[in-house]
Amino acid sequence: MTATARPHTAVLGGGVMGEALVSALLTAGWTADDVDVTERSAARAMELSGRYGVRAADPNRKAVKGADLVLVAVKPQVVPEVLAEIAPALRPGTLVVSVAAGVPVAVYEAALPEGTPVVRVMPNTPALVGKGASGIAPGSHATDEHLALVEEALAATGLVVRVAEKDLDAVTAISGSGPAYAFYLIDAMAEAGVLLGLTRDLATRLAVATVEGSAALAAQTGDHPVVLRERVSSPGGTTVAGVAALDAHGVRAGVVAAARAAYDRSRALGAAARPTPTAEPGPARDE
Ligand SMILES: NC(=O)C1=CN([C@@H]2O[C@H](COP(=O)(O)OP(=O)(O)OC[C@H]3O[C@@H](n4cnc5c(N)ncnc54)[C@H](O)[C@@H]3O)[C@@H](O)[C@H]2O)C=CC1
Ligand SMILES: O=C(O)[C@@H]1CCC=N1
Repeated sequence: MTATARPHTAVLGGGVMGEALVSALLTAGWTADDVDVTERSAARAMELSGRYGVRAADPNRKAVKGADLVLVAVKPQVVPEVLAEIAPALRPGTLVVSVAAGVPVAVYEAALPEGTPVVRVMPNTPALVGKGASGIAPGSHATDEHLALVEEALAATGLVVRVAEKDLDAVTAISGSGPAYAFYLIDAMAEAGVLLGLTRDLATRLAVATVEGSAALAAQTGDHPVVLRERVSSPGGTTVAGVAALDAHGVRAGVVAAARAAYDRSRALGAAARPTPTAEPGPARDE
């Protein structure tokens, strides 16, 4: 039986998320020969090619020349310069997928050759262990087949949901940035355990297992979080006392404020990436 051919793929930017994407592609059936990574840092490029066997020596423009799929994984502030660099070298029909927070599809479509299919993805770092959550949204030239290819590329990362582009800033605020809120909670719980006399190692293991187990229980039962919380809360017991203290300290309001701040920041990053009205869109391709 022959393996299904995968589109040749260039991952631009091999940082935290670029590496997660490379790892996911290789798990999803791409071979190391199918994947090029580009990196501004030569040391990081060597690290990635050593770890995954992928080619990581080419500049962005050279890497996209032979690619059917381009994954943009540089910081939002770097996206405009990378698009200007690759636009002349993109082959017609190459799908451009970006994980950059906030940067709207319109920015890619204005900078890339007319008709280039674009899909935006908002993943998160638990993708590294196959427990991620990603929202994906199509640009105006992306078809159902393009979305299906993105789903195939992300198959090893965890949950992948199709959303409208207008919802991606909210997805960023909840699941994109969300792991940091969960780690914040784990850290706070562990610290509290130390305060109450547990060793740090034990307190951390208990906090991690508790958050992991609670997420698994919510996912497997599908029960509302309030119902699950009620089941922990014996009348007059310890949990209601603890939850009342969370309320008194405004923790729920803090979570909402955190998500709102992340949402606003995502929108600001997007606004900063938009070209000035005088900029010339629609570059020609290299011949
Ligand atoms: N880290 C996360 O949890 C998530 C990140 N993202 C998005 O992923 C993108 C990358 O973020 P991270 O991986 O966290 O950042 P990072 O800083 O770890 O990685 C960015 C990488 O791009 C490289 N780079 C910079 N300029 C370059 C260029 N011109 N060509 C090629 N490589 C270049 C840097 O050397 C660096 O290794 C961002 O746009 C971010 O919004 C999206 C969802 C989650
Ligand atoms: O903090 C950031 O900007 C990126 C996007 C979502 C998670 N990390």
